[in-house]
Amino acid sequence: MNEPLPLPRARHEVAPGAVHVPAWLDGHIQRRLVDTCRDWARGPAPMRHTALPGGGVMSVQTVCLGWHWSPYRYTRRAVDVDDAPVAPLPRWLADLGRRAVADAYSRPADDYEPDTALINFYDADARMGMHQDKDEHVAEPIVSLSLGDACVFRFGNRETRGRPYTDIRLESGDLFVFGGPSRFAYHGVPSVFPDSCPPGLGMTRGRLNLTLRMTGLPPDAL
Ligand SMILES: O=C(O)CCC(=O)C(=O)O
Ligand SMILES: [Fe+2]
Repeated sequence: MNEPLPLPRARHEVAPGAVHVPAWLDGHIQRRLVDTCRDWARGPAPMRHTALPGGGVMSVQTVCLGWHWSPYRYTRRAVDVDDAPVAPLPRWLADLGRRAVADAYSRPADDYEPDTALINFYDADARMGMHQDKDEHVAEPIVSLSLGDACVFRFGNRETRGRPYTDIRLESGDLFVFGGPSRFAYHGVPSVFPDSCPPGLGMTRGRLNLTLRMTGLPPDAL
């Protein structure tokens, strides 16, 4: 008898170039990612609340791989933490990002080479205001993976922080890719649903989000 074919994952195009793929990561890879994020959070440059130029700090905590992001640039050292060299972005994570783009857009994505990952941790009170990801020097898609508690992800437009926008519930294991005409859309996380983390994940509270990006910076740039 033939093996049953895997069911194609549902894809929802929220806006042109912005695709939500629910339950894209299976439980095994989710657990592996949670464990690995815990290691990355310890450093060399530990996870921290990013300080903003206006004097505030972000409620979200972040650690970076490949390139370190601080407002509003990428550097090879964690210049606003402890100046440690940023940990490398592992090959398997870049490969996962390539598969994400291919699955979201149903096309090969061999040329998608993410060179940075931002790992965000949200406790129950953390939020991320509406913003554009625009510190990259190329307009390749952003790949976003969610783990742990569910959240409201607000996906807006390219012109303003306000309406029109679409609110989407992102659950543990979901993929969201935004590129093409949606690459510079405003987006944010207005709320996290406490205690919505699935059991068996190795985390009991909070939400992790990984975004994979192409900076467009030459590898030897400072
Ligand atoms: O947590 C999320 O889902 C979004 C994160 C984000 O927009 C960012 O890190 O720039
Ligand atoms: Fe963002």
